[in-house]
Amino acid sequence: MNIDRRLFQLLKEERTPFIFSIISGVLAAGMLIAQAYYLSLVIDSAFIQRSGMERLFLPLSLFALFSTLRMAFNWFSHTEANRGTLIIREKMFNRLTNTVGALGPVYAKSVQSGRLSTTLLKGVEALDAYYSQYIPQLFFALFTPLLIAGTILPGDPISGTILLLTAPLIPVFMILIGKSASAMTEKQWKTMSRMSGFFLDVLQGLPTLKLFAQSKRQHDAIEESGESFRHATMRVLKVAFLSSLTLELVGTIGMAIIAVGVGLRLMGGKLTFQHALFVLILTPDFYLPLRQLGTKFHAGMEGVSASKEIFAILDQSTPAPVQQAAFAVHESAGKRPIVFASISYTYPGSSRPALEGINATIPAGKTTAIIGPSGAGKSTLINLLLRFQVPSEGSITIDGNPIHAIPLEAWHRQISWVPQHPYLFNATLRENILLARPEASAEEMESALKKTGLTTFIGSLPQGLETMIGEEGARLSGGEAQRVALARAFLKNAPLLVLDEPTSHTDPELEAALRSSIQELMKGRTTIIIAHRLETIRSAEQIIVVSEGKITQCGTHEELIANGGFYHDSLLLQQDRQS
Ligand SMILES: Nc1ncnc2c1ncn2[C@@H]1O[C@H](COP(=O)(O)OP(=O)(O)OP(=O)(O)O)[C@@H](O)[C@H]1O
Repeated sequence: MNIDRRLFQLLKEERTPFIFSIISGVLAAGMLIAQAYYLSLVIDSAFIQRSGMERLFLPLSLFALFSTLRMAFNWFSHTEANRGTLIIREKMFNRLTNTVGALGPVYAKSVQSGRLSTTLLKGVEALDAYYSQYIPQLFFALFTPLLIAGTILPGDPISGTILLLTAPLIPVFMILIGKSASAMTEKQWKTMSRMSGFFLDVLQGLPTLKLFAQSKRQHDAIEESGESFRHATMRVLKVAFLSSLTLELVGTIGMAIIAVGVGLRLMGGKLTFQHALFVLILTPDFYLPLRQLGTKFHAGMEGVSASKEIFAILDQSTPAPVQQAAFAVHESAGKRPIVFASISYTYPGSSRPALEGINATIPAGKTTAIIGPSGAGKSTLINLLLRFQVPSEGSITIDGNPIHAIPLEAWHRQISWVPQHPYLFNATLRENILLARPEASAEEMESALKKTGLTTFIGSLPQGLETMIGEEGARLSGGEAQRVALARAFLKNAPLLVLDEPTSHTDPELEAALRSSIQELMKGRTTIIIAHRLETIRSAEQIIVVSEGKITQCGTHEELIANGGFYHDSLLLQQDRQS
């Protein structure tokens, strides 16, 4: 009956509002019976008994009272169901974002972002109909018909028996239709999330696609994907319409049989008018919750399908949270060397290790340049240090203590990270820079802007620091974005500095300005830099050469030049290019 075990578990955790909702719903059904009784009594007294107003006053007042109570109970029932659903939605959303956060940027990069955001937003939203409508209706469809049949049965056993015999047909049909409908809804949901992922991918890669004259082909692919989503939706809708038609039919036939039977017995004098009317008023309300269950079953099914993708994310194993700092990291960071011991790392699903047997010591307060050909494993090494990934083997220690024993936030507070393509949010320049340290003073901000050469640029903007910079910093040049990232690092003022040197700025003036900012930033910090430029490499106190996941050379510039190999060759290449 569309009851997912794990969704039901969540319901059990937050059961109070749902219990209130179901109790109120059942009380509303009780009020409905009383309302039907007094309505039949009023009509009987007024039109058959022809009683005066004074005898109608009490039943009319009671009818009005029960009608009001019924509305109040129904309102409370809906409110409680919605309250419970909001709690579950919030809980689910938090669990999901925490899991995606704990899985880190490497996981987020490995899945289609459109698909992930559809699951995070639309998937959680799809749970709404499941909890706020389908689950309460499941209970109403059980209790309300039982209550009504139990009321009718003693006074009119024939109608009561017909009700009890026809009612189970509705859930039986629902189960039969529901089986194929649930497979179709699942397919529809998968098609939609695949389409979202694909659409976002195409949108982000639009300039590339245009340049390769592939936009028409992708346009056709989007159209095809939209068409297959339309087909999947139409199939689901067809089944939903078919099932409501079947349920309506069973309900209508049941009501017709009862109406004919009641009419015959009324004419034969075996039933009083009031009782016949009472049964006829209640009969549609007997079938109503069962028919509504059919509609809500389809609404809830989307939530069940979405929950499969939600639980697939929640089931990913995340690194165990560290409860307490094993040592005072702030005292060691920047003052003690960082030691990589027998580090290996293999990406999930990959057969070849990206890093293997890495042993290196990063001296404190000095600069270590990491160089190597593309795909050598430089970024992976940095990602392990930033704890975006956990080594498959080996350990990274500082002052003899594994960095993985430090709570993640405490570790990240010790590091300033300037990636090659810094991420800038669609917010103001001020907000983007303050991200590094929201509590920074105006003077500290001023100094960070000065050190990164941003003061003149910001002065030229009509709105200065309050300028919105667009999605992914769309309104900034690559060099300006790099300066914003450096300004963040100056503000953060962390003892460890991790840099991925930009390769794309060919303007020598800008390059010199950026380098002087970077050098200022490096002063007195333990710096690890993925270096590409000769000058940066040469000025480093230690150079580590990585190739095919292993460290092939390590030493100072002079030592490596003397040894020959990759370092010597690549250096010659750069010198050739520059001459
Ligand atoms: N998410 C991933 N899943 C599987 N393999 C990956 C993933 N990221 C990187 N790799 C592989 O791991 C190896 C090391 O990649 P890494 O990005 O660390 O190299 P790199 O030296 O930083 O290269 P570049 O200088 O081009 O950025 C490469 O063979 C790469 O194909």
